[in-house]
Amino acid sequence: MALRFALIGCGAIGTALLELVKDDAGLIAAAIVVPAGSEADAHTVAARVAHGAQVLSAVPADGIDLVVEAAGHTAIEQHVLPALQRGVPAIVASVGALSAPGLPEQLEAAAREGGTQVQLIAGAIGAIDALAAARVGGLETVRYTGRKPPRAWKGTPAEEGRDLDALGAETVIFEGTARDAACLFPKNANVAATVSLAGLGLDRTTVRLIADPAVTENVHEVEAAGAFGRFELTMRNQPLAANPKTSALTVYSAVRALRGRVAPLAI
Ligand SMILES: NC(=O)C1=CN([C@@H]2O[C@H](COP(=O)(O)OP(=O)(O)OC[C@H]3O[C@@H](n4cnc5c(N)ncnc54)[C@H](O)[C@@H]3O)[C@@H](O)[C@H]2O)C=CC1
Ligand SMILES: O=C([O-])CC(=O)C(=O)O
Repeated sequence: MALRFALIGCGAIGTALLELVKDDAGLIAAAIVVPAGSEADAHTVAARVAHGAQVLSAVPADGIDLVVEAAGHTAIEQHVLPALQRGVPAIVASVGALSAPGLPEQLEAAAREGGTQVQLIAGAIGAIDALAAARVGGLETVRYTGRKPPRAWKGTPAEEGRDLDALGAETVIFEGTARDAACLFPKNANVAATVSLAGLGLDRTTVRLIADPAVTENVHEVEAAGAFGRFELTMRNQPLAANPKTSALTVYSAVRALRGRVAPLAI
């Protein structure tokens, strides 16, 4: 039997995800959950790549096997927690939402209540498996640097006191903990939260965010050291045309997680 999923959010990630899985026999996009006022756009997407998907303002109470969140931090409390409580598992892209004090515990409690599980995807970053495994042996330091073109920082605190269009050289726009990065840059620092949750935690992971006019990609670097040894990772991700803040790899990561739910052999 095919897995019926509800997609929360139908922006850059959601639309690209639906396009990629539209011919997957094992997956049915049963519902698209969007905020009031966004229904018309979601209907247009559904007509193109998700025939039969209902466009709704909440996850339906019945007939959904999995929710896939690709909306933003507010969607976790609004849609993911209630779904988990009802026993519906969830795949979450907005990992930075877990920087809100108490939310990780609420997610765990909701999943326990529903006898189910919430999966945080790796999204735009790699080596989360290695980092989480390294944690078992003990980690000493984890540093994350996120570097994006200036236009990717529009609409964020990076604009305070500077004209992003006029930047002539790389500029550090944030230096601090992963928790503060994820709170201050909810659409740009989910990776900081993911790296920290897999590794040393939100308060002990050092983060730098950089606006760099010399790059066209979203560049993510992780340096980790501990009992396992050390690694340095650099990802040079292509941004999505529909949203320069978001890397295409985030979509592929969500699709991988979704397909992994039905594949007889998952890697
Ligand atoms: N884990 C990772 O590596 C990454 C995670 N993300 C997360 O994914 C989110 C979505 O990214 P994009 O698709 O590029 O953004 P987008 O802005 O293109 O689309 C987001 C869509 O979700 C809808 N939305 C917002 N709040 C909602 C809610 N409470 N319920 C239902 N729908 C809601 C919006 O109307 C919009 O259509 C980001 O906000 C971010 O939190 C983004 C990039 C990387
Ligand atoms: O997609 C990316 O490159 C990373 C991103 O926006 C985030 O960490 O929130």
